[in-house]
Amino acid sequence: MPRQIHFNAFDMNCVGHIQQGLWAHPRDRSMEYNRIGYWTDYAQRLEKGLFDGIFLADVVGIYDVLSGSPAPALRGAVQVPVNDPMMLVPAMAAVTQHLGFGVTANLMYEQPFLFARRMATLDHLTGGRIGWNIVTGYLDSAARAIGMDGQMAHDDRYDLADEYMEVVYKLWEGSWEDDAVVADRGAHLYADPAKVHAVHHHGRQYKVDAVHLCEPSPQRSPVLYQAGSSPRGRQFAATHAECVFVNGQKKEGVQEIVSDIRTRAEALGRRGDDIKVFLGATIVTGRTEKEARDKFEDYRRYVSSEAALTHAAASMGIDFNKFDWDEPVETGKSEAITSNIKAMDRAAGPQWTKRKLLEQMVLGSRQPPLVASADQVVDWLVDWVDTTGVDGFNLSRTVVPECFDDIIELVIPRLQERGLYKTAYSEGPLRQKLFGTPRLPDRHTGASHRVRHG
Ligand SMILES: Cc1cc2nc3c(=O)[nH]c(=O)nc-3n(C[C@H](O)[C@H](O)[C@H](O)COP(=O)(O)O)c2cc1C
Repeated sequence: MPRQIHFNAFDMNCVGHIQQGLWAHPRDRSMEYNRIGYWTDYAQRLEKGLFDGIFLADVVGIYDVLSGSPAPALRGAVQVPVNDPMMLVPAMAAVTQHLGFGVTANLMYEQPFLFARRMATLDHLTGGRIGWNIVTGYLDSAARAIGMDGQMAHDDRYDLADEYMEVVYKLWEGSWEDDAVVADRGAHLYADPAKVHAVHHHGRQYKVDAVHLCEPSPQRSPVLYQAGSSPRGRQFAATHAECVFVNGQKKEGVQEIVSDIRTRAEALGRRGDDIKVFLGATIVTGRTEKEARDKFEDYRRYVSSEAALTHAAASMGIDFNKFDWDEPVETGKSEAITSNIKAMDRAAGPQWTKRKLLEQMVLGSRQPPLVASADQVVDWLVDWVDTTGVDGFNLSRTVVPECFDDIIELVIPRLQERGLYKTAYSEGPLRQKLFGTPRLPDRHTGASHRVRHG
């Protein structure tokens, strides 16, 4: 059987996510993000269309890098206002049975003990459909909000994250034995104390002496996602991630990242295919190329250049308004998403300018849309999977919900005809669906913290 392609819908609990300005399109419904019915309808739509999951981004600060002000972000709804993504999950889980939930949570600002409980709760309530996109953030505004002068240096954030992971693995994997819960009404015995163990972690950043508060959930550790592909980010991914989210405009660049992360994982005793890689993509499609092109021209009228620059400035950590239109942008000292800067260097050459950047943002972000008929989209997807080794795609929204309806009605059936997409969900938790096993495999570093029986 040919390799199956995976799809996640890529969104955020906000109005303007990636393609900035499209919320102003008359058919776009993203302004309803603060109503529960919007999300339950969304989840049902995706599940009917056999999407693997919904992947929710998050930031915990405002975008105030462009002109050193939050005003452009507020004007253009550039990922602000932004509500908590985790709160959406139980509502969406209640109306679906199979859809996975990849939720971004920044580990910098929350104690691992409390976070471990929140994720375990979601794993219980979803029947094991929760994934965690592990991020360390890229915004000084977030650090200032919780009393720091600015964020930690780029690589130091990953060091902190390594220790954080050790703590949460100990809690999820090592505190409760599988048969600790007896639930014997007659004996008045709920949990066997001998099978519930306190975690003792005394590290550089964290100190925990406690029993994990949740009984074992279907997956124990959530499915672990990571996005960020600097050298340090790749090493972190190779160590912890089961799904990696990459962006990239050139196949060679993406292919290099994919094979490097898999090689690094193998060096750590994992298997290359223990990691599934999802490529970020924006697709505008129709029955014919002309229909797709007309749709794109219609969408384009609503793009906001200021909002697009606001987002790019924050994610790259560069105030583009300090540069003239044709002056090369100085990128050297960024502490933000360095892989985004590298990708821009690759796409436009090292001497790129604000004008070049804006020319790239044709639909409101640096992610160029594929504008093509459904047949052409299928060919494009297959070509990227074959040449880069990615396993699937995180599909950014354009005009919601029609952008996902197009994928469901036009693209997925064509992939199915070619045997490249499932025709029904398989059973079990999210990890089981993706990797054939509900728990972390023994060769994953998290498994080394498993409680030893007897
Ligand atoms: C495709 C992609 C998506 C990301 N999504 C988020 C996000 O939703 N929230 C967040 O705080 N950081 C996000 N990040 C940032 C990274 O997770 C990471 O913490 C950091 O910025 C360092 O990235 P680097 O290793 O590529 O330099 C994303 C990065 C990439 C490349």
